[in-house]
Amino acid sequence: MRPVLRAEGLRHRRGGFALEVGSLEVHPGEVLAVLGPSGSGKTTLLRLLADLLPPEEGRVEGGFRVYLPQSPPLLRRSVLENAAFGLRLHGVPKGEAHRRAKAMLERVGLGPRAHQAAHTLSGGEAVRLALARTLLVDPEVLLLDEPTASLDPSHVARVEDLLREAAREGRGVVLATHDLFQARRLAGRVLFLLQGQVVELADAPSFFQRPKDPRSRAFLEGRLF
Ligand SMILES: Nc1ncnc2c1ncn2[C@@H]1O[C@H](COP(=O)(O)OP(=O)(O)OP(=O)(O)O)[C@@H](O)[C@H]1O
Repeated sequence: MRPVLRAEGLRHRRGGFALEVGSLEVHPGEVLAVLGPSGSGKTTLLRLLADLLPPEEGRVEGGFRVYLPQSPPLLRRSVLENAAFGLRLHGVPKGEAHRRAKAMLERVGLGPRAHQAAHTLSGGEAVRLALARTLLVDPEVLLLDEPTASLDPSHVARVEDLLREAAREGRGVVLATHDLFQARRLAGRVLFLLQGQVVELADAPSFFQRPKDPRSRAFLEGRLF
């Protein structure tokens, strides 16, 4: 199956930090969890994969990619206008954009909030709005930076359902997360980063049950910071 994203020989340096990723492919319908302690380079990798940072060496190829930062910026407008914003940027006429945005808001459970000011949404609702806005522009790859950090379990579950659905639609999902339970629930594969280096890129069950590298084991047991 043709990958939706391929990276080869990536290298990026910033100050004293260097990230190196040899070879990485993401396939349609796959959820790849990017794990690693704080400062290991997860955000840097996602931004490189989204073409938001230039690699010093190597290249990234793939379909239409959208990066969602941990706190996605929302316009000080209604929920509906925020949802429709990406479509409007792509030149979709207002009536059509609002019709499609309304349907997507229903899908993410925000239909009743369409005319509320976006900045009054709860954290979990704001993440679902950002996902709605993203899904409306139909990306082949979603690059998500800790989308459920600081959400309560019911909001986490709703966001995870949306991510599963996005993968079922054939999108590639790359998910940076500190939540190992979430990675177990969602991911088919895991990329484990430490100080900018890939320690393991493995099927999720193998990584969680039989990590090959002692550093992976230490990380999973909470002995690595
Ligand atoms: N703008 C910047 N200038 C210099 N160094 C930076 C910059 N942004 C990040 N770094 C450094 O790059 C390294 C990797 O940061 P990155 O944000 O990618 O890690 P992370 O794994 O996403 O961390 P966290 O889990 O805390 O979000 C860190 O050492 C960080 O201090």
